[in-house]
Amino acid sequence: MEVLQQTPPTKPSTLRLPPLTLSSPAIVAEHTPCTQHLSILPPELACKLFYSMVDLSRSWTRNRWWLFDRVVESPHRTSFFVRKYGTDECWHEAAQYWQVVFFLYNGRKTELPEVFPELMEAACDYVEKIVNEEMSKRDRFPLEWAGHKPGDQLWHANVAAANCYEGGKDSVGFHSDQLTYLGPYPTIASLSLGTSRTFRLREVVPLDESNKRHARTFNIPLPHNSLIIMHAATQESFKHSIPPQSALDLHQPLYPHPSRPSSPPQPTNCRINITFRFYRPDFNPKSTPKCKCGVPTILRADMKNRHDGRADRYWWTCYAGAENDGKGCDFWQVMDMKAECRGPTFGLLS
Ligand SMILES: O=C(O)CCC(=O)C(=O)O
Ligand SMILES: [Fe+2]
Repeated sequence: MEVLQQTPPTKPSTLRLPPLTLSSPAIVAEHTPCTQHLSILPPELACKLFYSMVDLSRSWTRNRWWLFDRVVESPHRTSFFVRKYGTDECWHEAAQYWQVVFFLYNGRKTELPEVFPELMEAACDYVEKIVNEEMSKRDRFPLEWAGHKPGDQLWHANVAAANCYEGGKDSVGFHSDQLTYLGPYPTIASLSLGTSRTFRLREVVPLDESNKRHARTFNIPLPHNSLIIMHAATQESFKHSIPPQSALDLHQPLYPHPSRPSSPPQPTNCRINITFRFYRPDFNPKSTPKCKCGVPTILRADMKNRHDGRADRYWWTCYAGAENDGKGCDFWQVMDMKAECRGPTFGLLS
């Protein structure tokens, strides 16, 4: 007698898609909330800025923090700059962010802030122009900053974080950028100089969609003198990383080093990244809630509970563990724009 075996009922099958390399700006824009812009600086400025940042990076440090019960060190060197404006008022405003950020990262409070070097300032003008053009083509999210003066550009950079990756082992793991001073839905402009590396993006799939689809990994090659704009909602819905690479194409600079004009340019395995950021006045350090340890908290989006493509909840959590032998507290507070008197934002204006 033939026995018919019944196939057991299966879970709805969700397709696991392989990583996808996004090899042109059009494909980046199709799959991610980012845009890519190639050859954005005049070639000589890009080359000079690369050399000057590599020289400066000799004194940059690897961030260290506590993770559970051990100290971890970031696998690349990093530094932080504030922008000096025409008026002292803006300068002081930017400096207070720096004090807190530098203290958190380096445990020292007394050193003077680094200001944008001249070449970084020149590059920033090009970056701001592109960012504002791109932003004008996109809808704004309700919680985005809308406090710019009438006639002023929508986005400007007032700080920059710089990273140096020397060789294929230097990297940064998957993360989304802390929103503590950026506030919700920030726009971050990330300039790549030197050796090309891969920028990896992966969406955090909301809980209520996790049985329907898997996150896909996207790899974006970052050539010298290119810009990735992480538009609003990137930090709320994606994590990003620069993975280690077993093989690198060395970068061949076009021009000799300005201090060695007669020596031919040498190939290099260094990548410089500068992320230009706008720290929001309504998220200034004085407004950051402190946890039970008495340490300023950090702001994160509730990435797992997004609805209609939007994060609608953010929370302040203890960060003391990162600098205090790994010992923090259980402080957790939902961010309340109204009660915390934040804004103006696009949503609250309309
Ligand atoms: O090097 C990069 O392109 C990314 C750096 C980064 O993610 C960061 O500084 O937060
Ligand atoms: Fe980042």
